[in-house]
Amino acid sequence: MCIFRFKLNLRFLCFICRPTYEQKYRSYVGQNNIKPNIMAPKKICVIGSGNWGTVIAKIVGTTSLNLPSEFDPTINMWVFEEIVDGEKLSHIINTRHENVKYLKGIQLPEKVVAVTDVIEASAGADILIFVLPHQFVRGVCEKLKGHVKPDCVAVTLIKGFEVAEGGGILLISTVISSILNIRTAVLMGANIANEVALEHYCEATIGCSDYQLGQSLKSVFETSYFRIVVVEDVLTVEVCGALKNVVATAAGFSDGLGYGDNTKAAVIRLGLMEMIRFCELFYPGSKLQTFFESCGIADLITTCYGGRNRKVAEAFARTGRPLDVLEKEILNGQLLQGPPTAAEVNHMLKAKNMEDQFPLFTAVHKICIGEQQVGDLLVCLKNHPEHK
Ligand SMILES: NC(=O)c1ccc[n+]([C@@H]2O[C@H](COP(=O)([O-])OP(=O)(O)OC[C@H]3O[C@@H](n4cnc5c(N)ncnc54)[C@H](O)[C@@H]3O)[C@@H](O)[C@H]2O)c1
Ligand SMILES: O=P(O)(O)OC[C@H](O)CO
Repeated sequence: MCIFRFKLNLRFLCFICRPTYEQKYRSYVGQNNIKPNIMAPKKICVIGSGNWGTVIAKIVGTTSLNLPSEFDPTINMWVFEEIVDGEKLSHIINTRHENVKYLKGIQLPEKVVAVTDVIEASAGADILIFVLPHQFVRGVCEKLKGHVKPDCVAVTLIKGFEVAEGGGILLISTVISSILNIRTAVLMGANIANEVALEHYCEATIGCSDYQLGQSLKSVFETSYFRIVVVEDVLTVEVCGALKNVVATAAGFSDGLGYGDNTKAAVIRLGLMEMIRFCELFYPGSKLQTFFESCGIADLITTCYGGRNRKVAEAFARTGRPLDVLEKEILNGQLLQGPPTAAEVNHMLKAKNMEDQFPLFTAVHKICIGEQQVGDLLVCLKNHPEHK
């Protein structure tokens, strides 16, 4: 009994006196005789602090804590500054360690530091994690141009495209790597941010053409509840992430029109067929196998049931009120990626005279911009070329 008590007290004492992260890091460096300028720990910067951005900062703030020899003790998170209840969001994050606007109720590791100047946030970074709404990525990259280390690696978690001159579209990874002249990998998956924040089990896919680099990146993101598979088929991973938001918008329309799970399953199936065809046509070499990773079918399912695009599209179909008004009312500053992505996809399909080969993608865009009625979605499903 006495020994048991002694052990308990000892445990309690150890818990109270446990070293801080900084102390652990310094002691590790000391014991292993690591000279910082010879084996400098890698610096990670998260560019974005929305709903998913904040969750990712929490994850890398934890994984890097467990690998003190490999990572710098601080993770900078770039915050697009705003005032929340009279206080700067960056100040709230740095004092309360909570992003009260975009991820309420979730505690962030103290090593995650909010920085409002993107150049300062990313100074000296070895790994730049891009996770912001796709509308803003070019502007942020233009600011960073000339300020990132040449051997820095980017990972984009952003779902969407950019319209290119001449009728085409660009992948977000291409925008990042061409402006900053750095290697860019992608991470996509069935990852509704609020669920990942609660550490509910889920999976993700890293697309990286360099195996070794892919494995290193996996160690940055992977936890026991966030398991990652690395594949080399980078383009398909990224395209799946972007296109699933268009299908999710259709799923929301279907829900708002009052249809049930069978109709939604048809939306998911026909949407998936269009995603596969889109990759075959525009990204030759893309592998069907990649659609069976988390970035493919799994993300399509989760987003068509639990995502923000589905939710706002449902309200739109039910009420007939404008999408942008509903987005503001329902999402409190978070942003939809489905309607702009449908417009980007349509920009290319229209230029190539291929709208009729992708009727679901086309219908979503036309409904979003008011060229078609939401009920026309059913006409599109019933007459889809997949039935011929
Ligand atoms: N939220 C999710 O569940 C989730 C999951 C996986 C992937 N994603 C993807 O991650 C990306 C980022 O999503 P999110 O959920 O972190 O963002 P979000 O939808 O929460 O977007 C809000 C963010 O945009 C910022 N912002 C607003 N105006 C800006 C401007 N002018 N310039 C720069 N930033 C501005 C806000 O400060 C805020 O940080 C998206 O492409 C999304 O599709 C999201
Ligand atoms: O909430 P959505 O619709 O932006 O989707 C969130 C994620 O992309 C799901 O993986």
